[in-house]
Amino acid sequence: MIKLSKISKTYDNGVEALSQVSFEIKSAEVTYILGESGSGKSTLLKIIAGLEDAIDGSVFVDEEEITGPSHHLVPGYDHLAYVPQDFKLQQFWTVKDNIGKKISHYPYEDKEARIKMLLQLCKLEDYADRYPRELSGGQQQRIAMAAAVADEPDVVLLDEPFSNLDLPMKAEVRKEIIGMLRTLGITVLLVSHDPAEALAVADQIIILNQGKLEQQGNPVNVYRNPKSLYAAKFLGPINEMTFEKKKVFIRPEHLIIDPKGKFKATVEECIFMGMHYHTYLLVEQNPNPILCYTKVELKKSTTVQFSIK
Ligand SMILES: Nc1ncnc2c1ncn2[C@@H]1O[C@H](COP(=O)(O)OP(=O)(O)OP(=O)(O)O)[C@@H](O)[C@H]1O
Repeated sequence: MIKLSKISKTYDNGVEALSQVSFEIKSAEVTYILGESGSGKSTLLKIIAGLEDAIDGSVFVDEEEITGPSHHLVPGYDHLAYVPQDFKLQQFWTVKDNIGKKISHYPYEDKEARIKMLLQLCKLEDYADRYPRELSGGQQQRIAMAAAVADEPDVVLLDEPFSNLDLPMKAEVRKEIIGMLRTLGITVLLVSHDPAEALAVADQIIILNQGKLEQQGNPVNVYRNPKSLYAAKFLGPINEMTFEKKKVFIRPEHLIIDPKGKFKATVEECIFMGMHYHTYLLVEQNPNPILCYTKVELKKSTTVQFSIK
C-alpha cells in the first residue's frame, strides 16, 4: 500500500507544486494521475520515489517511510522504480544487457532466467542480442519497462510512458506493458494526459488541480460523478449548459437527437469521426456550441429537437 498524508512541496523558486495531498493506493493496483500541465503530477511521482524532498507530510510504502534526497547519500529506493518521460536505453548495449543492467549482482543463472522471463513477457524473446536502434519505438519502450522492473521493484512510477507513441501502436504497447506489470503484481502509478487510456486501464484515478487533490476514485465513479467541471474534463468531453437559468454538466452521449425531444437547437457543425459524427448544436441561452454524437450527418443550420438521457 502507498499512503500519502498531507504532502506539500514548494520549490526553492517559491513555486508551490503540491499542497496537502493525501491519498491511499492498494498494492498491485494501477493508478492514473491526471491534471493540467503544472498541476504537480511529476513532482508527486518524484516525492513518492524518494527523488524529491517534500517540505511537509509523509509518504509510506507499506510500513516504510519514504524520504527524499536530503536524507540519503544515493537518492531513491531500489524497490521503487521511477521511469522519467525521457527514458533512455543504453544505445551501445544489447537489449539483454539493458535489461540486465540493474541485476548484474544476481547469480548468473538467476539473472539469465529473469531476463528470459522479462523478454517473454514483453514478447521480444528473439531480440535479446539486438541493439535499441534496431527496434521500433514501441519495442524500445517495452524494453525500457523490462529494464525498470528487472530488479523486482514493488512499485513502478511512470511519467507519461506512452506519450511518444503514435496511435495504432500506443494501444498495443500499453496493453503489453500494463499486462506485464499486472502479471508481476507491481503497484503502478502513471501520469497520463489520455482520458481514453485512463478509463480503459486504471483501477484508480487521481486528479490534481494546482497542486491539490481534486478527486480520487475508480474510473466509472469519477466519469459518472465528477466533483467539478475540472475533474469531468479529464475523462472525456463534457458540455457546460444552462437550462432554465440552471447550470448543468452533461456528457455528449447523454444528448439524444429526438423529434419528440423537449429542447430545440440549430446544427452548427457536423464532423465525421469514423464511428459517429461529432455534432455541435447551438442552443438558446448557451453561448458555446454543445457537443453530441450522431449516427448520421446533420446539415448545418438545420433545426433539431433533442432530449437528455
Ligand atoms: N525543479 C523545479 N524547480 C522549480 N519549479 C519547478 C521544478 N519542477 C517543477 N516546478 C514547478 O512546479 C509546478 C509543478 O510541476 P510538475 O512538473 O510537477 O507539473 P506536471 O503536472 O507534471 O506538469 P506537466 O504535465 O507539464 O509535466 C510547475 O509550476 C513547475 O513549473
